[in-house]
Amino acid sequence: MSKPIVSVVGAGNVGEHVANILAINGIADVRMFDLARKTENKVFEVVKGKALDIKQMAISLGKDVNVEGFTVTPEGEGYEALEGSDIIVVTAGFPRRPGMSRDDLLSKNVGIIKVISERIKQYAPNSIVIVVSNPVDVMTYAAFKLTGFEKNRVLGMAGVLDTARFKTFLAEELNVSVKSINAYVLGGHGDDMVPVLTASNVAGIPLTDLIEQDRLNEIVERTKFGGGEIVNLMGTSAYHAPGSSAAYMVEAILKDRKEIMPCSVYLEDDDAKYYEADDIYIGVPAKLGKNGVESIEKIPLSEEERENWKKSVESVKAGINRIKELNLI
Ligand SMILES: NC(=O)c1ccc[n+]([C@@H]2O[C@H](COP(=O)([O-])OP(=O)(O)OC[C@H]3O[C@@H](n4cnc5c(N)ncnc54)[C@H](O)[C@@H]3O)[C@@H](O)[C@H]2O)c1
Ligand SMILES: O=C(O)C[C@H](O)C(=O)O
Repeated sequence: MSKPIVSVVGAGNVGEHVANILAINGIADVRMFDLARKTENKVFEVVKGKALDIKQMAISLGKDVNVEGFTVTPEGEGYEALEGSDIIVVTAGFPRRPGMSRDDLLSKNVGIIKVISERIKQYAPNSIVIVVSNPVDVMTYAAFKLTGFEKNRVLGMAGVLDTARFKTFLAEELNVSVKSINAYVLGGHGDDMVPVLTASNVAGIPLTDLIEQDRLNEIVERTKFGGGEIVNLMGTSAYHAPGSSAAYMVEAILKDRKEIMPCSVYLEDDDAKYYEADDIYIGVPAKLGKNGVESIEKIPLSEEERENWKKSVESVKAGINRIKELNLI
């Protein structure tokens, strides 16, 4: 039986881990796209090598999946094989280095997203697009505008990752399984992200009843700077948890799971009114199923959380205004 097709554009650290997990889980055939790597004497088609290697890895685990690599150019040549993709995960672009913020990547990465979005529109007009490239809320907004797709078919990955970090620290602190933890990190994927304590609990018991306030504040701060912690340790940004988080979203859509998870989604109308943010991509709980984003949930926020939320909205808005000023969308 033929499998769904998931394309991964940008087969660097994150992209290859997305491909890796999808192939190991055997749930989709994977097409990977990336630039050639040029040295003085030779041009390497690294993406084709990575695809072959990942396919052989899956086969070694008894999985019948197809994984193919395609070399593309920065100008947008080589994307024909996007045709037929059910989902496209966009992981192309520069990662940050120590000392940088995600927003420092904005002007370089938006040009990359522009070319890729145009090719997605051309070759895979019915696909669902999950953007990972940073600053992710702004890049997802750009992909939404540039593809012209309906809002349910363009979303960004961040909240699943930020929430996984929060849950990691809570599970360690309380010595409980992650399965007993309900937690949400919402807002933009930046230093202003909002771990929502009022909606987070362990077996229904509020975190504030389980952890001293000062210690809880430390955990919240560590979560908010969780990406930076890894950048400072590795010299580049995380890719195992980001790869698995994006793959988790892909699987929820392919399997029509109707699972609610925090995703960067487009807010307008009723949702914009509730979240006090219009014409923006930002992290809120969203139900994922075969149509992509099937609904947006209105999570209750305390007064303090709403104030923090507003700050996060302002940060994302500033990024969106910057790309508007660059006349790229
Ligand atoms: N949203 C999140 O939570 C999250 C998490 C981790 C990383 N990221 C972001 O994902 C992006 C990728 O991170 P990474 O660690 O994989 O970086 P990486 O440098 O390892 O990989 C990026 C890949 O993109 C490719 N690329 C660059 N320009 C391209 C173009 N014009 N067309 C096609 N491919 C192109 C590069 O060749 C490279 O292989 C970064 O922007 C990073 O900040 C986001
Ligand atoms: O921290 C980064 O720059 C990458 C990513 O956004 C992350 O949170 O790991």
